[in-house]
Amino acid sequence: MTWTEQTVPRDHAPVESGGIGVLLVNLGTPDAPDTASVRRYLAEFLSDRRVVELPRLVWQPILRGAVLTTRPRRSAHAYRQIWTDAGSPLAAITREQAAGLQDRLGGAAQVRWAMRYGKPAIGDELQALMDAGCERILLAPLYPQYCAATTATVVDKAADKLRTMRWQPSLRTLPPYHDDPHYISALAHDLGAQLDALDFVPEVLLLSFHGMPERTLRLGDPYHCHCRKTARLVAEALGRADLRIETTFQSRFGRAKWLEPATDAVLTAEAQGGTRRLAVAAPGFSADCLETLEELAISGREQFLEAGGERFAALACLNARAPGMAMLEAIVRRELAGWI
Ligand SMILES: C=CC1=C(C)c2cc3[nH]c(cc4nc(cc5[nH]c(cc1n2)c(C)c5CCC(=O)O)C(CCC(=O)O)=C4C)c(C)c3C=C
Ligand SMILES: [Fe+2]
Ligand SMILES: [Fe+2]
Repeated sequence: MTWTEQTVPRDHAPVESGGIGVLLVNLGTPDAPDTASVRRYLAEFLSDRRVVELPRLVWQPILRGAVLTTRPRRSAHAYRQIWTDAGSPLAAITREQAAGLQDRLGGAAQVRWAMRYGKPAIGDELQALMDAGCERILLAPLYPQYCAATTATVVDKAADKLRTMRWQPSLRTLPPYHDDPHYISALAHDLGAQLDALDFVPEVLLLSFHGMPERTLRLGDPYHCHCRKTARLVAEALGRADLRIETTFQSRFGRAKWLEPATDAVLTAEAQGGTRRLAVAAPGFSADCLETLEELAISGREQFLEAGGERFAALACLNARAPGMAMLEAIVRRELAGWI
C-alpha cells in the first residue's frame, strides 16, 4: 500500500492548509438563573483544582455538603437580578466580542468563543475550528492579569482536548496583557469618558479586581502583581490629580485569607470616613458579569449608601464597545504575526 492522503487513516476531517483560528475564552456561567443550573455550574467550577487548591479528599465532601446545598440558591437569586433576554451577560458579551473580532479580522482568521466551565465547551469549539479547516489556533483567555485559577486552567482544558487527537493543530496562547499599552490606553480612554459622562464628580475611584487566596501570592502566582501594575498604569494614564484612585479585591470565597483590601470593606470604610461621591471600575473583567453587575453595581452601591455615601457609580467593563475591541484586535493580530 502506498502512503497517500487517501489511505492514511485520520481522526478528523482533512483540513485546508493555512487555516487560522482564534478561540476567545472566558470563565463560564450557568445555563439559566435557577438553583439546579447554578449548582451544576458551581460543581464543575469549584471542582477545578486550579480554583480550589485543596486535596480532593478534603474539599469534595465540603463542596458536596455545605457549599452545594446552600450557595446555588443564593447565587441563583443574584443571577436572576442581572439576567437578560440574551441570557447571562458574560456569555452574551463574549459572543458579541467574538463576532466583533471576526468582523475586524475578516477572512484572516476564524473566530469562535468558549467558556472554561459550562457551555460552549473549549474542546467542542477547538474541534469546530479544526473541522472548519484551522491548523493553527490562537487560544485567547480573556484575562488581562495572569492567574493559575483562570489563565492556566484554560490551557489545561485545551490540552485535555489535544490529548485525544492524533493530528493536533498548532497552538499559541495569548500572553497576559495587564501592562500592554493597548489595554492601558483603552481603559484610560473608556473610563475617562464614563467618568466625564457622570452627573457628579467622584472624589474616589476604586479599581476593583477579583480576589484570590493570599497564599497564591506567596506561592508565586503573578496575579496580585499584575493587578497592582495595571492599577498603577491606569491611574497614570487617567492623569486626574483631583481623583484619589485605590486598588481593591472583591468576591472573597471561603475561610482562607484573601488578597486585601477587600472591596466591600473599603466601600464601607470610605463612606464612614467621609467620602460622599465614589465610582468603582473593574479593569480585570473583560466583560460585565455577576461580579460587576450584582456584586459591585447592586450590592456595592447598597453598602456605600448605607454607610453614609451619597453618590455611587459602577462603571462598565470594556465589553464589546470600540475601545475594547480595537485593543483586542491589536493584541490578537500581534500574536498571529507570522501566521497572517
Ligand atoms: C475559590 C473560589 C474562587 C476563585 C479562586 C475565583 C477566582 C477568579 N474568578 C474570576 C472571575 C469570575 N468569577 C466569577 C464568579 C464566581 N467566582 C467564584 C469563586 C472563585 N473565583 C464563584 C463561586 C463564582 C460564581 C458566583 C457565586 O456563586 O458567587 C465570574 C462571573 C461569572 C458569571 O456567570 O457572571 C467571573 C468573571 C477571576 C478573574 C478569578 C481569579 C483571578
Ligand atoms: Fe470568581
Ligand atoms: Fe461574587
